[in-house]
Amino acid sequence: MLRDLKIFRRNSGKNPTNDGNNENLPADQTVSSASQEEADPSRPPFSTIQEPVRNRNSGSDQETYFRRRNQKTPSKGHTKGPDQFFQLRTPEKLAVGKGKFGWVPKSEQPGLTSPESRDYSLNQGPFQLPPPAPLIASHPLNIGNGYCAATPRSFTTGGKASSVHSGTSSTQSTPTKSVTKPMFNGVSNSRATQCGGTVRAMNFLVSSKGIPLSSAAPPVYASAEVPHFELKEDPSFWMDHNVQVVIRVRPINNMERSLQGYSRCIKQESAQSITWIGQSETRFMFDYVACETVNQEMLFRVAGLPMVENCMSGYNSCVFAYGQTGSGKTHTMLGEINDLELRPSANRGMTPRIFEFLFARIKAEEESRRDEKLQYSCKCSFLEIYNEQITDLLNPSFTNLLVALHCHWQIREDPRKGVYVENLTEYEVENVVDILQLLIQASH
Ligand SMILES: Nc1ncnc2c1ncn2[C@@H]1O[C@H](COP(=O)(O)OP(=O)(O)OP(=O)(O)O)[C@@H](O)[C@H]1O
Repeated sequence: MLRDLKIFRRNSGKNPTNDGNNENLPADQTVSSASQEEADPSRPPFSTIQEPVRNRNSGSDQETYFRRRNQKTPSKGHTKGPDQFFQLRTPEKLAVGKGKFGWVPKSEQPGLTSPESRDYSLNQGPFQLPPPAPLIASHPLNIGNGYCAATPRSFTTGGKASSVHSGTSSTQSTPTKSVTKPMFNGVSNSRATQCGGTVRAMNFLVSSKGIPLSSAAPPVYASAEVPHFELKEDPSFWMDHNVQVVIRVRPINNMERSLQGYSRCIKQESAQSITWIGQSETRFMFDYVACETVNQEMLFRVAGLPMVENCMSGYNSCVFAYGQTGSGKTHTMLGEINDLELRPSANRGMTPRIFEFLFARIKAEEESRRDEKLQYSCKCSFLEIYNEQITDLLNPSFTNLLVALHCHWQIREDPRKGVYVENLTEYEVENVVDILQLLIQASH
């Protein structure tokens, strides 16, 4: 996929987000501005942005613009989880080669027939809204994955009896660590287990408190149809809590279906909870649980858009994806990024959507404050933190692993700039295509 992306042109000057048809653009600039103004003044902004500097065009002391630093710190692990749980690995992963960051060209992904993998572009002009996400009948939910930054809300499970109990409602508090493993196969920490024809892929500990739900044996959730749960867009997503956890359930793939039919180990009951159907049922609560019928656009609106607004209000935003191999991290975070400029796919993921929206917001902000000659400067860097070593992925001298091992940079903290990595390569970026070009460059 990466090799095929010849369409990217740096600084083409064409902003794909400005034709008014893109669903990720702020529909009403006043709304966006309002949310910026409504930022809680009691929240001390991090020291990374809103630093007035001299206007680079006019040279006037009175004309300032805000220079924004982009201190993304994408990290990745080179190691995958243990491979003994073969059925958790998607066939795609075994069959095809991946880029440095595990991206697999769509054209090389056999067997996936979910609606997300369909080529919508045939019926789509540029920047059209994606077709409505159909209720998926043939792909029951199977594996949970999430882009998350914290432990889930407290959960409990009993012994033999099915139990569930919701504890603290804040993601900022760590749930109880005491664990009562269900009989036979318990949900283990960050470990997927295979038992009884169902795939278990929850990654969190469960605590020992619990209110029995039922003493009956847990049912096997094996329906072809899965319920759909709407996610509510909440503008205060990042305002109320510093950390939010979103779980996304991906559709079952062909291999899983052929191996285990529609058997699955989890069921969803709301847009905030998901239940592991084990020997003891265990319900997990999160800020959002996106069922498999939630599409990329909706996920962006729920989780990505508020992060951009958070940035525009002067705060740092960070998102990372966590989940076992094949659970959908790349799909969620990157998705289909072919032809972004001309025919953006409805299946493009969070990253392209976030930057489309960010640059649209910046443009709107600059236009609305033209009198002040406000200008934003966006710079992008791309680094890897692995084994406590930092590698500058945009450094031209980064040619092979040997070189990379010798390219170490220091993380420093500056009272004015905040946390930064010394000597990290930075590129000016003006649109989402610039960003993704660098992402691709860095991934080689
Ligand atoms: N929500 C989804 N809807 C449809 N297909 C999905 C969804 N999530 C993942 N997939 C598909 O599942 C397969 C595996 O997803 P993906 O490559 O994103 O996993 P990953 O977590 O990035 O794996 P790895 O850690 O091995 O790189 C891909 O073919 C992807 O298109």
